[in-house]
Amino acid sequence: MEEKGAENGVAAMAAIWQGVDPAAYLQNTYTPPLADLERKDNLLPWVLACLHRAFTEGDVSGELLVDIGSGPTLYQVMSGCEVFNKVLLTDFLEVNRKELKSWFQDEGGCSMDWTPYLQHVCKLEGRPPSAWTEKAAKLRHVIMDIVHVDVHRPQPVALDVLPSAGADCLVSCYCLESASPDLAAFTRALGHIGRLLRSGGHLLLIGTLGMSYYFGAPGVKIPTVPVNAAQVCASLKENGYTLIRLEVYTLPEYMKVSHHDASGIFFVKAIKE
Ligand SMILES: C[S@@+](CC[C@H](N)C(=O)[O-])C[C@H]1O[C@@H](n2cnc3c(N)ncnc32)[C@H](O)[C@@H]1O
Repeated sequence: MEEKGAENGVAAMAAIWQGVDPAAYLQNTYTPPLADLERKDNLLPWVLACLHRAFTEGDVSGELLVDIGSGPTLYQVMSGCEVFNKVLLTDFLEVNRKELKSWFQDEGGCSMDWTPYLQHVCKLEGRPPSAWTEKAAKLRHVIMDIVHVDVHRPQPVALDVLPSAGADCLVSCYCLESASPDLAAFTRALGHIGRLLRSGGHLLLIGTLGMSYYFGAPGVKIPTVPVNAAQVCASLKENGYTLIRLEVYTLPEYMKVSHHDASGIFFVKAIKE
């Protein structure tokens, strides 16, 4: 009975997600006021700095980086592509995978120009912004594939996609809390994606705090799990991750816009036992 309820919750979420439009999502989420590279107090420079630091501290290494629930975005692998020779992008929705493929194939038709993001990450790396063309080429070179993922399945990606030892590092941004109907499903999903990671591999997890909804497109209201930092830590522990660092960004008033009700963002660096 309980299992059936959980399945229904997950199925209801999957149905809502089908209405999401990548162009609207990018416009809402990755342009000012939510994303503003010109403002030092903005979320986006904070996120890019967290990722840059995590990937350059020296403890994260290996061959394969997997991004879980990439959506139509690329900022989350712009630091990691300098460390890993292979990067696998994944998303639940065909429309998002198509958006990523348009960028990957570099034939135009993308909803988003990632140049300012690439330039910003180059600056974090101590390179001139003009090095963005090299970074874009590097990213295209290391992306090995863009595949379907479902974090609610015990085996989230097709069996033949990953080496049997698993990935060396997982990154996942704003996926688990926005794809899960409740905290129990969030925790289970964290366990499912952990099966893709080798022992001793790192997890870099970014998510919203206290968010109960956001709009994925005009009129498409997505209910989300309003987690707090203590719940995230408990879910990590339950799934055999050891926390290295948790950082919290509190959303300033100007970022509290009508298409979401988040109070903050968390960044986690953890290691799988
Ligand atoms: C809020 S978006 C985040 C996208 C991107 N990572 C970012 O940082 O903007 C959440 C993503 O989760 C994906 N998603 C929804 N249901 C999912 C599921 N069951 N398994 C994996 N991903 C799912 C959506 O397609 C969407 O791209």
